[in-house]
Amino acid sequence: MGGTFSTLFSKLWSKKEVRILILGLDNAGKTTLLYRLKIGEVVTTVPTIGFNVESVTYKNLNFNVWDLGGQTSIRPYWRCYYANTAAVIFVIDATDRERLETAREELYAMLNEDELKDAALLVFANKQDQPGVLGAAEISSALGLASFKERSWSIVGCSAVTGEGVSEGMDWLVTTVQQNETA
Ligand SMILES: Nc1nc2c(ncn2[C@@H]2O[C@H](COP(=O)(O)OP(=O)(O)OP(=O)(O)O)[C@@H](O)[C@H]2O)c(=O)[nH]1
Ligand SMILES: [Mg+2]
Repeated sequence: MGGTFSTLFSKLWSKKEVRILILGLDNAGKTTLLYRLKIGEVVTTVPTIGFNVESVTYKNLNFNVWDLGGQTSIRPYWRCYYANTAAVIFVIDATDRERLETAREELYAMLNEDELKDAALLVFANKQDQPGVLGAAEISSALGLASFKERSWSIVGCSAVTGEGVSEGMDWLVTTVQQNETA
């Protein structure tokens, strides 16, 4: 088989895993989100030094999900994981107004990397179960997401603890990654 058909065939029938990165500042809720996706439960976390990686099946798609530590001193290592990434889930602690600007800077630095130029972006405005939290629209304008013209992106308010909003975001991600894979 050659050409288009074999490419399409391998895309449709291969069991290859789609690589997803979960990034964001320390304490955003990345590890909590990873294990909600993996086991559907809230786990007790400690700050991640290094990474956690899990295979997650969602809507018949197999994801290889990498959750990287977000502390200042380990953010420089994020770039070691960028190659072949289909999508980035960027988690924001939407109660942490003081560090929104830092989160914005890290987001832009990450998106400027050539290896991520085709990656889809899902922003989770996390901790929506907390009082006084900023909503997805407020986080979106603080991050300037509307300026992203070329990239597939979405923002969803969620709580990794209660689970609200998580499937809405993941549904968008699955649809978007599938469209990009067959494009
Ligand atoms: N109320 C509330 N707390 C949350 C939520 N998600 C995470 N947390 C809490 O926030 C704290 C940090 O969560 P982690 O998942 O460890 O954060 P992280 O982004 O992995 O942090 P690093 O590993 O340091 O980068 C923990 O106490 C979580 O229980 C949420 O949706 N709501
Ligand atoms: Mg963590």
